[in-house]
Amino acid sequence: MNNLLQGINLYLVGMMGAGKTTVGRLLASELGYGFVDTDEVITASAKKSINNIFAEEGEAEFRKLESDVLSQVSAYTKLAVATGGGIILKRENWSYLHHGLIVWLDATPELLYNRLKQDTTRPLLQDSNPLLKITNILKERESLYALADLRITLQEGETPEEIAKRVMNQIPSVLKHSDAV
Ligand SMILES: Nc1ncnc2c1ncn2[C@@H]1O[C@H](COP(=O)(O)OP(=O)(O)OP(=O)(O)O)[C@@H](O)[C@H]1O
Ligand SMILES: O=C(O)C1=C[C@@H](O)[C@@H](O)[C@H](O)C1
Ligand SMILES: [Mg+2]
Repeated sequence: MNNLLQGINLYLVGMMGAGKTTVGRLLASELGYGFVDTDEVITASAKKSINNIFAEEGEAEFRKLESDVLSQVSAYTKLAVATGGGIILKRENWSYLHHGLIVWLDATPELLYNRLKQDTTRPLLQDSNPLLKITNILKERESLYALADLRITLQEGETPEEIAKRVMNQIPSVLKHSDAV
């Protein structure tokens, strides 16, 4: 195991399409950590897609499942956790996130839109104007994402590997426990 985080979990937060799942897998491998994606745990256990959970049970039920999964995941150590984009919405979730190091992958609405414009798997973006929807959701959530320990502002054209490397390089500057450096 890479000793950088001394076993504490790394939580990736950010908007849909920011690359939490993609970059999270790479970070897990760099850190010698396990990888968990809360969206994947929810869909595997519900045996339904996120679209179907939203359509059949509603967003509130999805958020409840998401909190349950986060509370279970946070009982483990040595994990890189890709969260769902809305995990920051509930106050109770922050008590779990704060057990680890929280990294915000911050991207502009245009970058997110370009990545997701062909994608039909994000129910909140099934809208006649997805770019405006992304812009509005980001506005509502920005102050919550900003509570993360580390903000990584994504550059257009940057590869997932480059982003993971940037996260690894910046972790020492924000470690909570000085004895963990
Ligand atoms: N650095 C990158 N450059 C180009 N494409 C990327 C990059 N990172 C991720 N992608 C692509 O963007 C899309 C969204 O990425 P990903 O699923 O990792 O986002 P996410 O933050 O996990 O989104 P969600 O919150 O919806 O789960 C995927 O198709 C992925 O392959
Ligand atoms: O930003 C959001 O609210 C979401 C992001 C995805 O990760 C999924 O959790 C779901 O599509 C909702
Ligand atoms: Mg994801």
